[in-house]
Amino acid sequence: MSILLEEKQRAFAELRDIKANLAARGWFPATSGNLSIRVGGFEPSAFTFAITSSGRDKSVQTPEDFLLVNEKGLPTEATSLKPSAETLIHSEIYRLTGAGAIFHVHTIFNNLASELYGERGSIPVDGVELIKAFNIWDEEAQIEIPILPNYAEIPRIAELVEGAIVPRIPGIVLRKHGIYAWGANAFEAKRHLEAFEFLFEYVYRLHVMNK
Ligand SMILES: CSC[C@@H](O)[C@@H](O)C(=O)COP(=O)(O)O
Ligand SMILES: [Zn+2]
Repeated sequence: MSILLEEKQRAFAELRDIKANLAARGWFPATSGNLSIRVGGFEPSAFTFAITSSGRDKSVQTPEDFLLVNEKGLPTEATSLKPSAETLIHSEIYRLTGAGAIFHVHTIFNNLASELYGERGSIPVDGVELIKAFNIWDEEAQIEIPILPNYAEIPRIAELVEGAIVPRIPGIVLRKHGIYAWGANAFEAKRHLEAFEFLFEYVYRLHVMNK
């Protein structure tokens, strides 16, 4: 078996598991969300990743759930499947960060937090222990999670990603849309995603509590 085929099968299997796990939490309402894992080698100008197909019910598992695309977001193999409508955002994050996995979900709390701090352009989080999930170990660390506008045209969003990425924060929020969280591999991207979602709920509830 070729190395790429082996890697593809491993990536699809990992995506299947993470998809089932996040679906069980209700993190893919109404077919929203998309997931990707990089396969094979990586150069900022040439890479391949496995990504969810567009518009599918991500709470069910089918043989049509994933496909391989290149750094331009184009399928690398003959297929009738359409890559996620948001593939270009994944490409841009891979190009800029060298990440190994990117997970995108829409939740009530990431939408609320993004709207609460939409005008500020970032969501501040102050001294919460779970910031350590991002490998930030300072006592009472303060972080700002970047927010981008939710333009209808994905290329318009993709071109803003470079200016929005904060090196120590492995995520970007689209306003009233959802979070993209990434990591060196699927394990790390999931840990980051869970930490972000915990922090969004904390930020929102703290705001309500202090009102
Ligand atoms: C059905 S609403 C969600 C979509 O507009 C989009 O934001 C999304 O996350 C899923 O798109 P997809 O093309 O299935 O990857
Ligand atoms: Zn989305």
